[in-house]
Order: sequence, then C-alpha cells, then structure tokens
Amino acid sequence: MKIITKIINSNNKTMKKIFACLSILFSLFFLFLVYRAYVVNQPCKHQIKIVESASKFQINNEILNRFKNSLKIQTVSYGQNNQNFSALKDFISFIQTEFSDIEAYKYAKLDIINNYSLLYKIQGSDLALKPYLLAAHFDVVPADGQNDNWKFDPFSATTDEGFIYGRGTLDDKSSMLGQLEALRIFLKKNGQPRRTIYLAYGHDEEASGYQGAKSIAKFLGNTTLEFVLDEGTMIVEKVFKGLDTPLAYIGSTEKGYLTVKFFVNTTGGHSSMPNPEESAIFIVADAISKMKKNKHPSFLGYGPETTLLTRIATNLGFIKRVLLSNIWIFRPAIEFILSMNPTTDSLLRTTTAVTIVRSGVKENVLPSYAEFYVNHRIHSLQSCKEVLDYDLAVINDKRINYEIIDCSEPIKTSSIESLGYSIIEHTTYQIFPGVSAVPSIMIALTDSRFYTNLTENIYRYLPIRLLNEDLKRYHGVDERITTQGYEDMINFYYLIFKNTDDAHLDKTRELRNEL
Ligand SMILES: CCCCCCCC/C=C\CCCCCCCC(=O)N[C@@H](Cc1ccccc1)C(=O)O
Ligand SMILES: [Zn+2]
Ligand SMILES: [Zn+2]
Repeated sequence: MKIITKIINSNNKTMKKIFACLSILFSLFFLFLVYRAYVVNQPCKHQIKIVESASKFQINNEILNRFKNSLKIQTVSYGQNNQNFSALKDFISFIQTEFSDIEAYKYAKLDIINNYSLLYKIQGSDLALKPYLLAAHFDVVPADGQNDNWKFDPFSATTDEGFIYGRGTLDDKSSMLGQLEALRIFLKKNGQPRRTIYLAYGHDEEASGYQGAKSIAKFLGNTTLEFVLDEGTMIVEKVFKGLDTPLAYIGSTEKGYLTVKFFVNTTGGHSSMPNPEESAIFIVADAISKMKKNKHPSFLGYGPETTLLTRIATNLGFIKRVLLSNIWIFRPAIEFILSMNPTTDSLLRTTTAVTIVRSGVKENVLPSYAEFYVNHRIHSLQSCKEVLDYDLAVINDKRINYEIIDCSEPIKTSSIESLGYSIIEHTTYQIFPGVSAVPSIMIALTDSRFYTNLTENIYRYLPIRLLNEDLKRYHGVDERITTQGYEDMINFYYLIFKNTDDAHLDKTRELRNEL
C-alpha cells in the first residue's frame, strides 16, 4: 500500500502512467476471470432441477424386515477364494424364497452364475430397445477389525434413532434388496417392461469380482446394453467448505487399481547385535517413508476432475467460484487446498495407501524378511505400469523386490449425453428435489469394470444422501442407512424401471428439455 501511495503522490509522470496502465490491465484481467466464472461457466441444463418430484411408495415393516434379515446373513469376503461360502448359499436361498414371485414371473429368468452370483433377466416386450443392467453385490467386507468398536453388533441390523446399523447397509445390500423390492412393485403395477432388464448380483465384489461379475459378463457374451448402473458415489453434502448444495455425484468414470507387495530379504540374527543398515524392518520403513513424502503427481486441469470441479464451481460463493472456474491459472492454489482433504485429493492423483506391513517372528530375533503392501487407486490419465515405475523410482533401493498382486487399468469415461445418464439424473431430481447432479469420478472399484464390453455407458451411483463424515463408514465402523434412505432407494429404482421403459433413444432430448 505504501508503494502505491508513494507512486500516486510522486511527481514522476512516467511512473504514474505505468501504474495507471497496470491497474487497468489488472482490472480487465480480473473482469475476464469473473466473466469466465459467471458467464462462461453456467450451471448447464443438466444441473437445473425443474423436474416435478414423483409420488413415492411408503415401505412397510415386511420390506424393512426383509432388508434387515438380509443384513444378518454374514456374507463376508476375506480375500479372493476366501469367503463365507455357506453364508453366500444361505443368502441365495433367502433371496430365492423372499422373491420367489419375481423368479416365477412368466417373463423372468434367474441364472445362478459360477455357483454363487445371480443374474435376473426380465424379458421386455419391445425387442428393438436395448436392454440395460443394474448391478449390485451381496458380499461384504469383515466387521471385526482390531479397533472396530461398533455401536451394535454389525450383523444384528439394529435400528436406532431412524438408522439401521449393519455391515452391508451402504455397501451394497441396500441397492440389491432395493432393486428387487422396486422390481416387484414395478411388475405388479405395470406388468411386462418394454425394455429388457438385467439385475446382476455379484458374490465376490469385495474380493475383486473375478469369480462373480467377471463370470456374469462372460455369460452375457455379446449382449449390447443401453447402460449399466452399479454402486458408486452418491449424494454427498458438504464435501468441502462452502459447498452447501447437496450434489449427486454420478460416477461416469472409474479409477484404476494396483496392489503391489514390496519385500526385502536380509540376514537375521540376535537382536542384541542389530545392524540398522541390514535391518529388514528399517529398510521397508525407509521405503514407506519415501512413499509418504512423494505422493503421485496431481493431474488437476488435465483429467475428468476438471469437469467435475468446474461444474461444482457454479454452486459455490464468489471467490471459490472464480477460483474453480479458472483452474488454468489458479491450479497451484486449488491443488494445495484440495490436497488437504483425502476425498478431494483422491480426485487429483493416483492415491497411495500402505495397507499391510509384515515382519518379525519374535521380540529378540532380528527378522530376515519384511514386506508391505501398497494399494493404489490410479488416476484415469495413468496406467498400472506408470504407477509402478514411479514407486520404484521413489523407493530407489535395489534390495527391495516387488510382486504385483492385482492390477486394473482405469476405465474409459462414459458420455453424460447418453440415455442412461439422462435417466439417472432425471430420476435423481424426481426423488431428491433440491439436489444438483454432476458427473463424477468413482474413486473405488466396482463390478461394473467387467461390463465394459457390453456398453460404453457405465455409471456408478448409489441413490442415497450422505454427509461427508458418513463416507468413513464405508468399510468402516457403524455402517448405517436411514429407513427413509432405504425407502428413497426403492423409489429411485422403481422410477429407473419406469423412466427407462418410458424413454427411448429419441426421447433423450425430451428428457433433457424437462431438466
Ligand atoms: C468433490 C467430489 C467428491 C466425491 C464425493 C463422493 C465420494 C465417494 C466416497 C466413497 C465412495 C464409496 C465407495 C462405494 C463403493 C465401494 C466399492 C468397493 O468397496 N470396491 C472395492 C472393490 C475391490 C477391489 C479389489 C479388491 C477387493 C475389492 C474397492 O475398491 O476396494
Ligand atoms: Zn461395494
Ligand atoms: Zn466395498
């Protein structure tokens, strides 16, 4: 300020002219940034929710108890080919008993794929319309981690203050049971659908999906689908400060996946004569520390997160809207801010999580072996190989070996102009008025990755409203869903069946015009 005052008060006309020109240029540039934020970056038609909300069904105790009973069956996956197979069989019997009417429906067929996965097909009346597929899975992650102190037994399906607590309430039994309840209502009210429906329920999604969804995809062979809707991101409030509008994040792309085991063999010995340079544990600890300090690079401004953040900008206040509408110039500042929140940081880059560390056999023995597992979620602009090469460069220690445990390349981004996206968006506005939909990045893997040969239109989206702090309940403690949330889910899937049946390709634009 002192410099500006000095220039204004000085007799130096040249300085004054330069200052005046710079002030004009800065003002024009600022106006340009504001123009881009408020004129160029408009809430696109997708985000204008003028859709009438639909009449909703009330769920009764029978439907609620059926869902709760499904949660009590402990269909736990511990790893590939390491599952509670008897519980999976019990669950399949439960579903076949509780939804025997669907299986018996004259246009319905149920195939049990690879012994444990389920594929329902409801034959549509209009063979000119492409079928579509709703996916879910009924296996769950364990709920007995060392520090898992649940409020209630994770498999008791206890109801408390409007919430149903249990492993699988969010991930992913609610969508499976919700779809089946909605289908039962749809068939009763409307009879045979026009468009063929597939319901694909995997039994090992939490153990990679290689036995379940991958086998379902193989069974479907050359079937061409209009779209796939699987579990995924959801309606989340307050993902970051200043974002008060609840946004429906419809995952139109999915990050890749790479798990690498790094390990070292050294000489062991008596712990009374330790050599730090030869310590297997120190060697892996140094490697882990290097990985912590060297996150994978941010791709902000180059990947699908750019579209997402630019759309989010239209729901923010002035400063944040100007910032996020001009990522090209404010990239470093935006990166710094988004990197501080694990959820938003996961949009920017390939994430690195050290999830297992093993070494040692006895407290007075120097271990001769140590290993650690790194789980990466790969940004859509990277590949498994690039991520591994970066890890090896960061570790930079020839003593450390590696083994690739699992790898899945990022999935191609699906169009948001498709019938499938339009219907998911439209249905969201019908069930969740006041919500704005944005195409998002599915930061975890879903079974839908196995369906890329059946359609390009794959969306990962769970129709549930959560608060940001609820996200840690996924695979975490006190996973829960409100009874209202489960009711909304059933109504959402009912309208998916109805809207998909009413809309056909040339109606996409009509649907769009309604938005
Ligand atoms: C500003 C943008 C914010 C975005 C908000 C949405 C944030 C979403 C947060 C969490 C996503 C919930 C994930 C729900 C589905 C999880 C599916 C899952 O658990 N998949 C497993 C599959 C797998 C893969 C390999 C081995 C075993 C299992 C996974 O990804 O770990
Ligand atoms: Zn899941
Ligand atoms: Zn999961």
